[in-house]
Amino acid sequence: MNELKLAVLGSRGAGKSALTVRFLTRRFIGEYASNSECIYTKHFCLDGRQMNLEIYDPCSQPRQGKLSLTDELHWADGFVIVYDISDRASFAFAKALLYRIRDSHLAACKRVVESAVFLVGNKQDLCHLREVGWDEGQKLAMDNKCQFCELSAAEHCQEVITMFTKVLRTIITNFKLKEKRRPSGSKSMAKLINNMFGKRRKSV
Ligand SMILES: Nc1nc2c(ncn2[C@@H]2O[C@H](COP(=O)(O)OP(=O)(O)OP(=O)(O)O)[C@@H](O)[C@H]2O)c(=O)[nH]1
Repeated sequence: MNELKLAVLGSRGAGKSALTVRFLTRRFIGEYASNSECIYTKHFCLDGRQMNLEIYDPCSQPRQGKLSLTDELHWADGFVIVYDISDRASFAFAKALLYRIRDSHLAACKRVVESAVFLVGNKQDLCHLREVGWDEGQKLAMDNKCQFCELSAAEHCQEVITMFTKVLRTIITNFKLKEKRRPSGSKSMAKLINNMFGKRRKSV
């Protein structure tokens, strides 16, 4: 059984809860409690594998001040970073979140998990009030090596499901890559013995 942990981050009102609830229940409710943080759990099957998924939906984070994110960075296997296309300040906040995640990956040399981040421009139905261009979102995602889409939690059920599914698949791929890169104990010991004694025998 795979345990996957996903954090949905972004500024106040960007639509973190709307996206999460849409994915988990297929429904758009309209108003969501914003004063409490939630960890939703869901048991589901992806590509024939059973998964236990936890999604962290925090209450609003401060727009000012230093972003710590230390707990989230330790906890999560992947991130959905949400901004509202009709709110430029939310885009600036999403940018700061991406930089913080990138810096922590660079510090830990965690190259394989870098791409388990999805940047989402939400509220595409409000494009008449648009303050952030599609190309700006796309460029920010490319600069930070993450996936990107614009959608509307209010109107696009299938797009929301597809976005979450993509980021979960990326997490699973990263798990597999990590497994491959870590040699098994007996194999690496055999290699070590072979290197030592093999070389010695040659020199006699
Ligand atoms: N028009 C439109 N409104 C949306 C969309 N997604 C969310 N909203 C609305 O935006 C408001 C904020 O949505 P939430 O999901 O509570 O946002 P949040 O990021 O969880 O907000 P906090 O919990 O305060 O951090 C609500 O009134 C939602 O109905 C969308 O795609 N289109």
